Amino acid sequence: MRLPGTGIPELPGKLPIIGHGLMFFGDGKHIHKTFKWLGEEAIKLGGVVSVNFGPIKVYVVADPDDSAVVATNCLAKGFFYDFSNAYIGNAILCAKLPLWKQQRKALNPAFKQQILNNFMDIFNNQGRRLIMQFAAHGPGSFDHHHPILINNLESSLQTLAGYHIDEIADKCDTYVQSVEEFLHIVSERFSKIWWYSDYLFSFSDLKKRLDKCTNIIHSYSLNAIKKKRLERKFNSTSEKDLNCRTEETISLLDFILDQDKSKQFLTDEEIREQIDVFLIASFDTSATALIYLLTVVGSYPEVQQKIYDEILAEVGDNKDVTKDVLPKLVYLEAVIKETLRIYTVVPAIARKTDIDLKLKNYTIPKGSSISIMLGTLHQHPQWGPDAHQFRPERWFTENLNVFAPFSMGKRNCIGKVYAMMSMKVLLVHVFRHYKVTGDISNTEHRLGVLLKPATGHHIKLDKRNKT
Ligand code: HEM
Repeated sequence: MRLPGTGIPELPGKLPIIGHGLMFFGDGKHIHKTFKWLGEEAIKLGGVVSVNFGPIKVYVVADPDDSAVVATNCLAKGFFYDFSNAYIGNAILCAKLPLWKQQRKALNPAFKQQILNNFMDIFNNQGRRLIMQFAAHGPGSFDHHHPILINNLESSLQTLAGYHIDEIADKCDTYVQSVEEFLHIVSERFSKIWWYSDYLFSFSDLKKRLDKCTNIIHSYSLNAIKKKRLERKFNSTSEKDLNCRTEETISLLDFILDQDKSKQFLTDEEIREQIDVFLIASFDTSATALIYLLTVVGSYPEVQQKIYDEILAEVGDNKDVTKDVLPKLVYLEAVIKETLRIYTVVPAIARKTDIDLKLKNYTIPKGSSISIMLGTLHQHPQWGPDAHQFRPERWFTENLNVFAPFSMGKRNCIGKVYAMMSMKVLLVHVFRHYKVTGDISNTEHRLGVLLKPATGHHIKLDKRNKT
């Protein structure tokens, strides 16, 4: 059926009042399958299809060119992000437009290469820690989900919130559980349209659970801010300019406090929101990508051999990874990209348009909500007949212009260089220490806010004999 006025096809099966809401009712596995199907339908129907989540109409865009147009022209976030409003609503990920522009301008310099390079020691230490965290599981196969999540959170708490590893080692479990609960509740609200009403939601058990887990999440960032403010008061060296600092690591929190030093316009609560967003946006995404990567590489011994050979040639068998060597790890980079292509950790994002938006076949009316299907773009026929196959070699031969695991346009992922650096360093340590065996073939997926393996991910590690 075509919508009057726009000509945009509407997904069949729409019911009065609830629209297509029932289609999204179910567990994460069901939501994953529905989203996959939705993206495929959009491609079949000319790149765009309209779906009704109760009263809210969303235009689902899966054509690569159209997606780039949406990402470039629509910088405001869609309704889905409002579910996090009370908790992180004013921070960069969810912020409304004028505020977001100021924040992005102020925070972009914190992700310059020069600043990111100062995290290399932490990334290397975390690589060595992961070897130990894996070793604690003993021989045989185990689910590597938990140690990788913990290790990535430790990295983020150091680089972004300015903690020292001794302050957080063995204290990350509660945070990980709270973030899992937070994301679970946000996706519950998305899939059950009666929870769209803030009023109804405020009486629910979910709301009580949300308050509880967000209090825990907040405590880590508030404590980091309190600690940093005290440190800065009593330690004059940490009051120096960013440019004058040499020895210590400059965390994102240091950067924000330095910027705010002269103006003093940010309250602890405002800084807290930013740190919360950066912690949540960084550790779970990168960890999930690594979890998929180890299983998939463990299923392809010839790919693993090439990674290993490259590591030995470029880094050696026990040196730390330096910033200069990172660009030389080209095969490892292709493997990371191929993993993010097939297992797109953030498979869909949502925007709003404040203009009538002209796409290839249709015009989306001003004021509409739009979802870009990043996961579908990565399986688009443009990738060729082997689009569903894991083949890192494609990154050396093909012109691949529909790749957007970190989104596209000005509101893309601010942490994408950080993510690539931290993942590369960690993987060098793992692959040169262990031979990994896995089996990706029967993996089922679930979709909450992120795509995750539904069945857990079991790998087996054999220590390499270094000669
Ligand atoms: C494999 C790892 C990662 C993936 C796949 C990923 C993916 C994404 C995507 C798709 C977006 C756009 C979200 C949207 O429009 O709703 C995004 C935004 C964002 N990401 Fe990442 N990300 C990763 C790692 C990181 C890291 C390491 C950090 C921080 C150090 C980070 C911080 C952020 C922030 C703050 C935003 C919001 C940017 C804005 O609105 O201006 N991400 N990320």
